[in-house]
Amino acid sequence: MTSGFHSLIRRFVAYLGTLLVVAVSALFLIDHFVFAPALMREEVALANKELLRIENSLNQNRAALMAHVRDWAHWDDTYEFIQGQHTTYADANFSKEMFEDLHTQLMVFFDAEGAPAFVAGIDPETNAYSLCTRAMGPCEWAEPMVKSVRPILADVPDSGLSFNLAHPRASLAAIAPILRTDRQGPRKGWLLTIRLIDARLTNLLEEQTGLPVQILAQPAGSQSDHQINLQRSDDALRSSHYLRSDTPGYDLILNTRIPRDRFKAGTETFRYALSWTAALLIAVIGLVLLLLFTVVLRPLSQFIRFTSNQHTFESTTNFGELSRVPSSLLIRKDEFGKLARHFQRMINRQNNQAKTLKALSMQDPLTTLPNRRKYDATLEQQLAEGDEKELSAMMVDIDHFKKYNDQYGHQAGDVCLVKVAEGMQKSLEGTGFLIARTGGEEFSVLMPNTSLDVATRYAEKLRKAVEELALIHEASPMASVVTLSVGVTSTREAETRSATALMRSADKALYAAKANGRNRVFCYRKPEAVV
Ligand SMILES: Nc1nc2c(ncn2[C@@H]2O[C@H](COP(=O)(O)OP(=O)(O)OP(=O)(O)O)[C@@H](O)[C@H]2O)c(=O)[nH]1
Repeated sequence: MTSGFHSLIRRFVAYLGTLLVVAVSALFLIDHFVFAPALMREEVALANKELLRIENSLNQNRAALMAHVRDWAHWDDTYEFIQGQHTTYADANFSKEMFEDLHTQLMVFFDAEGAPAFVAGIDPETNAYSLCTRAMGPCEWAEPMVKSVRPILADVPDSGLSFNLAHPRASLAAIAPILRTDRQGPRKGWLLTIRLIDARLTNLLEEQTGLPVQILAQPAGSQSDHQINLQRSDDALRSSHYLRSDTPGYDLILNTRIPRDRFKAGTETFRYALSWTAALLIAVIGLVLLLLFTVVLRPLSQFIRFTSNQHTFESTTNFGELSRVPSSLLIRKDEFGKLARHFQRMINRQNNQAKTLKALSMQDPLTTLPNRRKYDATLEQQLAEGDEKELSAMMVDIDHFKKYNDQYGHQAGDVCLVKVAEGMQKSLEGTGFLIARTGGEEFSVLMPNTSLDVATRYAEKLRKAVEELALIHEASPMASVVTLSVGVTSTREAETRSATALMRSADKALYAAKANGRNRVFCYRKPEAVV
């Protein structure tokens, strides 16, 4: 038997199992090292794009503020107002509603020296509208913003300048020099407008971009490298991004939250494909093993079982006659079928040879009569068949055969033996008795289902038949022809119902025939009654 790893099925299971593990591991590695990182890179790119989109939207709002400031600063009325010539300008143009409508918090008119000449706006803390000639008194809340802008006034180009402010509040600022409508100078001052980056503006940005927006001012340096900063959770990507601010020491940070739907859908699709691939692989490998088992291994083990049984059969029977290959193998149309048929042809040939050998081993080559081996086997078989049946046997010996050999030579002796055998066969023809040559010039006859009386009559017939052959035996001291002495007995007369006892009794009878002058039949009866 094949065992352990040498078994084909175990080897195939091991190989295919390894293949499965390698394939599934490869898929997982691809997922982990190729697919997921690619999706994450795509996510980072998306986060960058979205942040940029929000920033662009903010910039557009700042550009709108800039356009508004430019309109006001390049207006002849403003030009006159900053020079103190337009006395109704303030009353005509400023009101709390105007600031609310324009979404602006503060407007500051600087004179030609850069000093705040007029301040108007809504205090973000108190929501109180104030209008002053300086950033003092009720307009003191505007002072930090005014202070942070003053140093850059001289650098503002005619087209104006807009920027982000991070202190004291996150806001958009736009500043333009005050010129005539035809853009002719000289500059008579600057107009600054501030719009807070408050809930209203972030709501607007959210509407414009479709993403949640949060813009915070914080002391510079808290976000070290001003790079995009990402934080992943299961369903969202929190991204933050530094926004340029013109307030020294402060930064503006833009935060948003991007849903990870695409990433999740991508991973789920890939994992779904992965699970199906793994399941398919397992199914294919299972099918391969099943096919392998049914198509190859099962007939193979059937063959192995058959051949190992042959070995047992061969060793327990004479001459190695083999049984037929199972018909389930013989009828196959594949290679196993071919092999089985070749095998069967070899078995047939061997069985024929075995039969011939067996026959030869049971036959006397000179007379072609069955030999002692055959006689003994048949006797044992007959005895084993039933206790009831009477079985008789005779032992036949050619009288003075040594003298025949001496007289006519050994070859003539052989011819004589053949003729005697033929004569005996002829005389017992049709009886079904077994006539065997059981010694040199000794024969035995087995007579199943025959009583001693009947057997004795056949013995006499046989003796007479050989005598009547008239085979000249000049050296015989008691006849001119070849004669026989015969001892007969039966199982009823033998000591026990056994081959040894039966033949011993027959031998005794033969001895008696010889002792009483030869050329006669004697039978053995119990108890020692020799007649
Ligand atoms: N030609 C020939 N002779 C054989 C063969 N087998 C045995 N013999 C001879 O048969 C003779 C048997 O001799 P014995 O046992 O003395 O018996 P016998 O001469 O027949 O004397 P009795 O049996 O007492 O009458 C021997 O000479 C053997 O050599 C054989 O196959 N061929």
